[in-house]
Amino acid sequence: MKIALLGYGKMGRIIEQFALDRGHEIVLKIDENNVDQKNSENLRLADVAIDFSTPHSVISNIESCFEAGLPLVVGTTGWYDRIPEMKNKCEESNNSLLYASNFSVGVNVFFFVNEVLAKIMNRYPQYDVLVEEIHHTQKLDSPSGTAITIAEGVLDGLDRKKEWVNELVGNGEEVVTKPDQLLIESHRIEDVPGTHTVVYSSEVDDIEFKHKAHGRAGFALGAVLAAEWLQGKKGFYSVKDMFDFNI
Ligand SMILES: NC(=O)C1=CN([C@@H]2O[C@H](COP(=O)(O)OP(=O)(O)OC[C@H]3O[C@@H](n4cnc5c(N)ncnc54)[C@H](O)[C@@H]3O)[C@@H](O)[C@H]2O)C=CC1
Ligand SMILES: O=C(O)C1=N[C@H](C(=O)O)C[C@H](O)C1
Repeated sequence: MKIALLGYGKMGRIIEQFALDRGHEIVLKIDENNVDQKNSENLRLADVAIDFSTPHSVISNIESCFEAGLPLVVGTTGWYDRIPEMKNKCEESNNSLLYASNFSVGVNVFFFVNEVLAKIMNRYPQYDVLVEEIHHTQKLDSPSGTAITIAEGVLDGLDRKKEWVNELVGNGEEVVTKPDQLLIESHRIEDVPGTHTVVYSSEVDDIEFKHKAHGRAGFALGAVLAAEWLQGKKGFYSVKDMFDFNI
């Protein structure tokens, strides 16, 4: 495949390596210094675009790919309030987009088991629950996209929680949660690629369910596999459509 990389930072560079290893070609690289080259003529040189840019630029990148008729894989987080609108635009214009808050196999297994665990915990009201995420200090969005997906999984399964709220620890604002609110606690620590934990706590014990990324390789390989999976498909997909964990 011929790939256009939208965003050529920490993730874009690792994705390039995995794509080349798998026999693909990079035909366009866009970052904040050459956004003027992101036009339909250049985008149409590619078979697929992979966006790991910024919450601020991702919507414009999606719209440029739709205009060019270019299938798009989106790993960028921090835009999920616009999903319904982008889904409509994608379907109306007969385009294809696949997005994921996290492309790693391990996290997607985690998402599945997290939903099962939340349903089990309906039977045990003595446990409260919180989601904790830790990322590097350059991260622009909080909570992480992965933590939002995890929180949505808990809210889907656990009847006593109705909405999530976020506290960015250390920014001076402590959040007081109501019993039906699920706290997502965000921590920013130098060089941490991504750690997510769901903690159920009772008076007598804690249950901790944790995923810890050792680096960015799992995210990057997953994004290239998603671009391969998207070839020949039309419509708006999430990474859930790629995996089948049903047992
Ligand atoms: N879904 C997943 O599996 C993962 C998602 N991410 C997400 O990917 C995004 C990027 O992460 P990193 O690579 O760590 O960030 P980074 O800050 O290292 O790279 C961002 C890149 O976007 C570029 N950029 C800025 N404005 C742009 C524009 N208008 N058009 C195109 N590119 C533009 C910057 O120049 C830079 O090259 C973040 O939203 C992060 O949360 C990160 C890791 C895994
Ligand atoms: O910004 C990052 O680095 C990451 N972002 C994604 C997120 O917001 O969940 C995925 C991963 O945790 C790394």
